[in-house]
Amino acid sequence: MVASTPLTHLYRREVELLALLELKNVTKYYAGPTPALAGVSFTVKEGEFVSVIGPSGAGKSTLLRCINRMIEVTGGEILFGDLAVSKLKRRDLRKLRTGIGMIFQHYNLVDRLTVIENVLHGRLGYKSTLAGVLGLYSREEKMQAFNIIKILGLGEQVYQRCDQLSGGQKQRVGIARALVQNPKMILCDEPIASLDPNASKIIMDYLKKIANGMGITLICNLHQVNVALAYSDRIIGINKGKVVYDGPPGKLTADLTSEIYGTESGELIVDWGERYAS
Ligand SMILES: Nc1ncnc2c1ncn2[C@@H]1O[C@H](COP(=O)(O)OP(=O)(O)OP(=O)(O)O)[C@@H](O)[C@H]1O
Repeated sequence: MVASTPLTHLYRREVELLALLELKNVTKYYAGPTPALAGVSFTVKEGEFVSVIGPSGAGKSTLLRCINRMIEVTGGEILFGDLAVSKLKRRDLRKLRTGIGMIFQHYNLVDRLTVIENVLHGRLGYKSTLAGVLGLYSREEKMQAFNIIKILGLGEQVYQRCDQLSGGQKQRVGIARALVQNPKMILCDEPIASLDPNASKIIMDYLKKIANGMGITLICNLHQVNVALAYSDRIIGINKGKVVYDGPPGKLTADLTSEIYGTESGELIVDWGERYAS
């Protein structure tokens, strides 16, 4: 028998960490004959920062909504850890949803509630309906929420109502709410589409730290190619429901970008010189 050395231990861990999410030939039809997703397959590793880019209507939001089963796939298979997403019954669906945080373009906060109340909503998936309705959170949950809010630079806004916050601050509340779930993965649907460049940079910097520092997998739908180039470990380009690029930012050329964006590529402004800036 071979003795277990620290090195083999590390290696095994790396092997174990390989795949968190796997899509196998996923298709999605809404009404009508044209698929929103047409045979999408890829695998995402733990801690990977993946950006999904593509023109309007390419299927980016549909893809995210299929992954956490906000909508049903028409065909194919999605595996998240040991869960077969499309076959989950109610109890395991809850397990899936607590394991996957969501960040939205329009934040999806309850504006009249405070920052801490909104952030604690991230714990609802772990609670009975009654405890959730009564807003019963443990001391540990409140401490964790406070700590995350502080890490996201909102220590002074903890008791402020969310309708008094800037867009960038609201999105940081959205990130905090996703983090208190202790998710394995966070899906971000256009997280910076409503923000100015300064706030966008702050949000993207936090997202990068969450993926590469905390080991939480991030899949991020983005409209801005430059941002995807600067922040992602990997870019998936989709057009008309099909994956037309899947690789590192460094290999995404202007020609490949035109292929992803098709007829919309003429409207793209990409500063290729800034691809490694962050
Ligand atoms: N609920 C729905 N019912 C019917 N068709 C839909 C629905 N949601 C999306 N679609 C269609 O599916 C296709 C993919 O849409 P989706 O919103 O996933 O694209 P997207 O890449 O996220 O676009 P955008 O960047 O504009 O948000 C589009 O043709 C869209 O019209």
